[in-house]
Order: sequence, then structure tokens, then C-alpha cells
Amino acid sequence: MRTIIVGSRQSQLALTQTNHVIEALKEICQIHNIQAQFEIKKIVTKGDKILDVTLSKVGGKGLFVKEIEQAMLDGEIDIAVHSMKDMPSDLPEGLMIGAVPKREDVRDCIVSQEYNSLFDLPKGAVIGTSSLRRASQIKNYRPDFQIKFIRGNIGTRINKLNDGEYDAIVLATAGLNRVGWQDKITEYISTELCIPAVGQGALGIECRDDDEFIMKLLSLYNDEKTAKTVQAERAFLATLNGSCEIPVAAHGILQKDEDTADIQLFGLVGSPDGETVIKDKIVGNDPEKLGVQLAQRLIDRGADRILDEVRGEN
Ligand SMILES: NCc1[nH]cc(CCC(=O)O)c1CC(=O)O
Repeated sequence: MRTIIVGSRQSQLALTQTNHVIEALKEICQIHNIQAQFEIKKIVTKGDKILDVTLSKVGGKGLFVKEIEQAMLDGEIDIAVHSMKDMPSDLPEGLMIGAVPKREDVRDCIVSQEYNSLFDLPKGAVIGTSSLRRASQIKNYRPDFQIKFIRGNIGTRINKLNDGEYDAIVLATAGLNRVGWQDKITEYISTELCIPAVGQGALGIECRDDDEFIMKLLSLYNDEKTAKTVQAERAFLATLNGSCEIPVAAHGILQKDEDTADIQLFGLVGSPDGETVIKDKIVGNDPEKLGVQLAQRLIDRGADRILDEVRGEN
């Protein structure tokens, strides 16, 4: 009997996701007669300790992932569940994403006490988000809105909304669904109005690339369709050098049901003030190539200039 140690951050979302994945893996073990048991090991990351500054100012998404990866390389844990959205483009030598399970709701949503939709919000409304991607697209839709940065886990953000600091906040639907708070959602934002973050709504299970037992188990949990579309989105982000939080969005959709289906990939780079938004769409079969080509098209149209400016400010 193999004991698989699962590393997890302590937040409600992280622990809920980890438990959900463990339940799914247990089921797979049962079906395939694999002998394994699971234990959770909690890890506090640097990103959990620094909560009062914009993520992009303190070193970006990697903050949440680095310590967990070190624990995996050191053999203290065997696997870890991440939001694909929080995964940097490059993984450390020796680690891999062993499974990308089926993606759930990819959309952003708003939560508001007083108003029923983005459209209904009054002129000059204060919108809480710490994502430059959301800020750019929402300001592009409604230039009168004021963006006010907000950080902390989902519970903290909703408390700040209830304190009256914001007229509405923007969150990932998947995160609210996973912690069982879907009833707090005021409005789902269409992916046309706000293209989601690369990997949003998808999980990734990371493991060591020499652990055959776990690689085999995770391959049974992988969802080929989700993996393909997320791969295209990640290739897009990597080509734009998207290592830290920048105003970049991408969403891959499989056009048909067969495994050979074409991927439709939407991508966007926007200025944080929403004044300039460059977006395009590409269709094809090779996820890696699609991501690179779409990014190149946006670069040809000036995406690099926007990104250089944002990076300069940080
Ligand atoms: N930025 C943090 C983060 N990372 C993953 C999710 C939600 C779950 C997901 O998108 O997979 C969230 C919260 C949010 O953006 O509202």
C-alpha cells in the first residue's frame, strides 16, 4: 500500500480543492484496483503571508507555488493540487503536471449587495479586483467605473464587500463554486465581455517526473480536452513572457466533441485603464502552435508595448 502525501495551502479554497481531488483519486484507485492511501500536509507559502500589496509587486503568481514545489522536490510531499491559473509557465526541473482534470465554469462573476448586474451599476461605481486583466476589460466595457484593488482569500474579499468598501467585486466562478458559495454570485460575466485568465477554472495536479506509480495514477485522472485547451492558453501566456500577473487573458474552446476537434483560442492583452484592448481569435489543432501564433499576432499589433509599460510600473 502506497501512502501518497498531498501538499496543500491552508486556505479554504485550497483545502476544499485538495479534498475534492483526493476523493476523485480514491475512486480511480478503487476502479483500477490500485493500492493507495492519502494524507494531507499543510504548507504556508510566501503569498499567504503577504496580503496587503498587489500580487504583481511582490513577485507574482509563483509565490503560492514555490514552497510547495520545494517540498515536493525534497520528498516531503508527493503531489499538490494547484489552480492552473496560479501555475507559472515553467515548471522546475524534475516536476510535471501529471493531470489536468475536467474544467468547470471558466467565467468570472460579480458579487454585489445592492446591484443586480454590471449593467445596473451606477456611474462611477467602485469595483473590487486585484487582477489587471479584469480591470482592463471591465474598464473597457464601462470607462466610468473606478477600480479599487482588493486582496485576500475569497472570504476576506466578500467581507470587504459587505463592509461597503466596494459596489461590486469580481471573482472566479470556479472558486466560489468549489467552496459552496454559488448562491452569493450576483451575475456571471460572459467570456466575450471578460475573457478569463489562462487556466481559470481548471486544476493541475503536480508530481515528480520520476514517480511512475503516481504518474500512472494521475494519467487516469487527466481530461484530454481540458488539458489541450489549457495547453494552448499557457503557450499563449508563455510567448508573451507571462510569468507574473499581467493584463493577459486567454480562453480555449474545443469546437466539436471528438478528440480530434479543432481548438478555438481567444486571446487578449489590455492596458490596465481599459483604454487599449488588443484581442484576436485563432482556430487550429496544435495547442502549442496556436498559443504561440496568437501571441505573435497580438505582439505584431502592439501587445508588447502595453506589457512593457505594465512591467515598468511594477
Ligand atoms: N487569483 C487567485 C485564484 N486562483 C484560482 C482562483 C479561483 C479558481 C480558479 O480559477 O480555478 C482564484 C480566486 C479568484 O480569482 O477569484
